[in-house]
Amino acid sequence: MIFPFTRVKTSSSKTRICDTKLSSGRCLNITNISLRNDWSFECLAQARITNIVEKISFRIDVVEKMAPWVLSSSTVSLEGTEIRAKAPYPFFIACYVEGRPKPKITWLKDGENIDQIIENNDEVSLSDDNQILAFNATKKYEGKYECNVENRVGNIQPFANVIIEDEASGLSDTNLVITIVSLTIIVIISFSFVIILVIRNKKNIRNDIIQLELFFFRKGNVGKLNKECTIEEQAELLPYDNAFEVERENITLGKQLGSGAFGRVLLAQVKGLNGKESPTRVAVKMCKFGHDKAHLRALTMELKIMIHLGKHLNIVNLLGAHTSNIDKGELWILVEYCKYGNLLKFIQRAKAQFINQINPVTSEIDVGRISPFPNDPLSPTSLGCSIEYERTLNSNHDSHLDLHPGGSIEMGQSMGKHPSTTSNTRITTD
Ligand SMILES: Nc1ncnc2c1ncn2[C@@H]1O[C@H](COP(=O)(O)OP(=O)(O)OP(=O)(O)O)[C@@H](O)[C@H]1O
Repeated sequence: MIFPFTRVKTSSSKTRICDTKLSSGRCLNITNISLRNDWSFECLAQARITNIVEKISFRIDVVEKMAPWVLSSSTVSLEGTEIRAKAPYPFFIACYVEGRPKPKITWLKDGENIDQIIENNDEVSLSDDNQILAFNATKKYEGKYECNVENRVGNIQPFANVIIEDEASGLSDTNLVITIVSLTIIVIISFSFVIILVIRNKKNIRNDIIQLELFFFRKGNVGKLNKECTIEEQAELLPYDNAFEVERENITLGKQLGSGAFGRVLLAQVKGLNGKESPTRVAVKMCKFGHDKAHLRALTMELKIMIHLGKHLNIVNLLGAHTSNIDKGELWILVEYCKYGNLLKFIQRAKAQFINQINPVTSEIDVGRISPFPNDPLSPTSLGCSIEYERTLNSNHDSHLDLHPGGSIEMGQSMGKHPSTTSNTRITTD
């Protein structure tokens, strides 16, 4: 307390002069001290010249001395801990301790003072309070690290065994990545497998349905036919007759003859039809491109009705069918080819040459008649047409007429004579 040229006063008589060369002072020597808090002291100093008094107050807490102990936040312990560090990442060893008075900490590695390692080494550093030893992990720093802690009361040596994981262990990271990637791939494959199974299952169900439809197409369900309804209304219940099946390779498609509401008709040559060696000219009826199920269903019904009707002189007969690809929407109906095409159009074109050979009075047929009956309301004159009887007979001598329920009529080659028709002419419906 310490002002030059100053007289120092204390209120205690247990002081002694402790001047130095540059200061005057008094020291208070306290012995047999006991535990106590808040022990207040004042030190007064008076300048010799000015007599000004300066006062300094201070407080002392007397606490119990304690041997050092390790705090739980430390990474060392009295029993020893194990620290695993991965090269080349940083790691640290912490020796947090307490004690009264404050303990001094020194470090040993494998029994040797750490100072030799720290000296000129950037990879290792010690904190100012000596509590934290920090490293850049390399294999050479593996070993036992002791933290020697001591104060007046006692000393302890908590320690840690440091294991630096080498490159092989580092590889375990790579292995881990490989494992994760493999697992991910396995999961993706399994997931895809499940999706494929689901799709396949759905496909199978769809196939089952198609198979059922095919079965139904081939076998029909005759037992369910209702006599009260027309055959047209329940044509689906009729069976398919496999005797009509014609292989695809036996059919050579030609030009398009025409098209209807949902179908189109192509000229074709068919080998081996009705056991014939030479190809037969047929008309092939099929669905249009981009058709839907309803169109196919209608064509199927047409086929079944034709099979059900059987052959007849006055209709355009069914010659065969190609149904093996019906599950893919392909159904071909092979019918007799009518070389004059649509009957309605033909009649309209040829109405001037029409000769009615049915006597309007007796209703008798006169096949030899080449001029109209007198007063015949169906004569071309009555219909207001010019008549060219000779030309008519010559041009239509081997034609036949075909009449569809929907109104379309085809005209083509004759299959033979029929008593109820004019010489080589027949009118049919299907
Ligand atoms: N057997 C055949 N011989 C020659 N041409 C034909 C034959 N059948 C059909 N055609 C031609 O193809 C066209 C279409 O025939 P299709 O039977 O598909 O139609 P439609 O019966 O007139 O109509 P829808 O399909 O609506 O009943 C006919 O108008 C005709 O020109």
